[in-house]
Formats: sequence, structure tokens, C-alpha cells
Amino acid sequence: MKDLSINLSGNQVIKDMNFKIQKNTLTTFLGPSGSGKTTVLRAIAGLNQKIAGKILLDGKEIQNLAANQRNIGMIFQSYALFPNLSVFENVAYGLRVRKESNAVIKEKVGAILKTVNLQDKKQSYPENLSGGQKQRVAIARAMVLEPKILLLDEPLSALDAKIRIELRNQIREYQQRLGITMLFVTHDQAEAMAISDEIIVMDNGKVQQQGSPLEIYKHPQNIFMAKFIGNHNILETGQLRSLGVEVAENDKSSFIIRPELFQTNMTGDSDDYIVVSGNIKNISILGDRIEYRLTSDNGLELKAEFLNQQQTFTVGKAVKFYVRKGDIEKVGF
Ligand SMILES: Nc1ncnc2c1ncn2[C@@H]1O[C@H](COP(=O)(O)OP(=O)(O)OP(=O)(O)O)[C@@H](O)[C@H]1O
Repeated sequence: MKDLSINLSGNQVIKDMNFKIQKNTLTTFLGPSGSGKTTVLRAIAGLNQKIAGKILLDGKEIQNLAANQRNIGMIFQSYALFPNLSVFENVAYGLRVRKESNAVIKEKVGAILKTVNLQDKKQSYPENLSGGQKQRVAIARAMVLEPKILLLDEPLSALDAKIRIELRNQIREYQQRLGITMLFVTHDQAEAMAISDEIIVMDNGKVQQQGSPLEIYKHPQNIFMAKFIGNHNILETGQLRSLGVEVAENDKSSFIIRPELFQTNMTGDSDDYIVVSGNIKNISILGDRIEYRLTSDNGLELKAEFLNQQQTFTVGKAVKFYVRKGDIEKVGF
């Protein structure tokens, strides 16, 4: 994608975006509502009227091709199945349009229904399927055409939490097993982290950062990223100095301490740690973890998270928490 800009009704919704995705990987667009994720996906699929910039697929420019000449598949949140066609015929539809023979259709549809574990539903109609099954039909219908890239726009958001997790893992498994290039849109961080090779974080029509889930979590490039991904404590220079960390007084950076990096004991050389003494102000049980909000003796409000099997504290208790100096991440603006 080179210098992509898109105006919708006079609004510049996408602003000079540049990014690359690798073949046979799963890349996710992650960003707040309105950041432009769907607009970029539609541009790749050829569903936007007018764009500026270049879209290259396998080194060839495709931005001027009609949608049906791009060999790109797209899956939406609403499954968009044909209600009057069986599961088999829904999946076979695109192959029939391509005038494939009945023998080829039978073989390809059979194989893909096996992949998505719906062989025994091939005669069923969409109204008799669960939401997760309908979405698997939609995925099979797109995959059977062997698109060069499969675009998935919030495909799981209509499903309940448990099915959503199951299906996201299945999508990742199909992608890896069949070696498909997928571009997935979500605003759910956990979903993006769980299934992606790479995440492209968007805000306000621009790429904020692209990298592996671990890279973007551990090394946010700017303050937006630090705030957007995961839970965080953000300290300014003076606040960090008040905890005894040597930082130049005129350093304008911000410093991030992820709450889960606090420890209740030092496990190495004490010179490598900062010590935060304070009192527990508030406790939130997060399920597998507990979040403590504490007020430090020098007046900072900080969050610390621990697995809940570890030692637990009560509100008002005086505590000492430790964090490795090397775990404090410095970020620019
Ligand atoms: N047809 C349109 N005319 C004018 N502005 C539009 C149009 N469609 C979308 N927009 C604006 O473009 C911006 C990006 O929209 P887009 O749907 O791509 O965001 P998104 O990141 O996919 O959001 P969501 O997660 O809510 O689906 C939004 O500010 C939206 O209001």
C-alpha cells in the first residue's frame, strides 16, 4: 500500500497511509471506532469509488481493477449468506459463477466444508445454523475461491464471547494450515494479539505502529500506542525522578510502567530496581489477576497487577512494590 489517501464526502478519512503485509500471514488492523479500518479494507477489495495512491498485490498495481478482477475475498460481520441456498450451494456459488464443472465443485466444496467442520450440515439452510456455523459457511465460501488475500471485517463481532474465541482460533488454524494471506479488522485488542503475525494499529486515518503483537505491546512507539494497548502507568520525568530513577530533568519523554511488571519481591540486584512504597487504595478482581491501585508515599497514583494466586493485600495496607528499571519503557509523543 503506497501513499493511500481516501476522501469520503469531503472528509480526508485516510491520510497518506503506507504499509506492507507479507504473504501467508495474518495481519490485523486494530484501532478505535472511526479510525478508518473498514475504509482501507474496502479500498483493497475495490469497493471504494475513488482513492489516491497505489495498491500492489504480488507486485502488480490493482487500484484501477474492478472488484471482481482482483481475486480478493471479503467476509463481513453480517454473514451475507443466501437464505434460499443450502450450505453446499452457498459455498459452491462463486465456483458456479466461474463455470467450474460439477466434479470440481463437488470436490472443492467437500474439502473446504471438511476444513470448517461442516460436512454434516451441507444440506442445511442458513436459518437452521447457529451464528458461529453461519460465519464458518461464509469463511468457507470465501476460501473455496482461493483468493490471493482474504479480508475479514470484524467477522466475529456478532457472536457471543465463547464462540468468538473458538472461531478466532479456528480462523487462525485455517490460515496457517492452508497458507492463506489474511487481513483482519477488529477493535478488540485481545483478539488481535491472540491471532496475528503482525498488527497495524490505526488512529485517525494513519498508521500509528506496525509490528508483532509482542513488539507493539512491549515497545509502543508513541504515547497513543502506550495508552491504547494494554493497561499502563504513565509517568513524566519529574515523577520518575521522585522514585529515584536518574533521568535528565529536561527530558520531555513519557515513561510507561505496565502494571503487571510490578513485583512483590526483588529477584535480583537491588540496584536494578525502583521501590514504590505506598498504601493500597482500591482493589479490582480481574478474574485470573488482581489489580491494586496504590497511592505512593510521594503522592503518585499507580496500578499494579498480580496473579490472584499470589499474596493478596487489603485496602489501606502499607506495601512495597518493586519494578526493574530496565522494564520502564521510554516513549516519545
Ligand atoms: N460514506 C461516508 N461519508 C463520509 N464519511 C464517512 C463515510 N463512511 C465513513 N466515513 C467516516 O470515515 C471514518 C472512518 O470510518 P471507518 O468505517 O473506516 O472506520 P472504522 O475504523 O472501520 O470504524 P468501526 O470500528 O466503527 O467500524 C469515520 O470517521 C467515518 O465517520
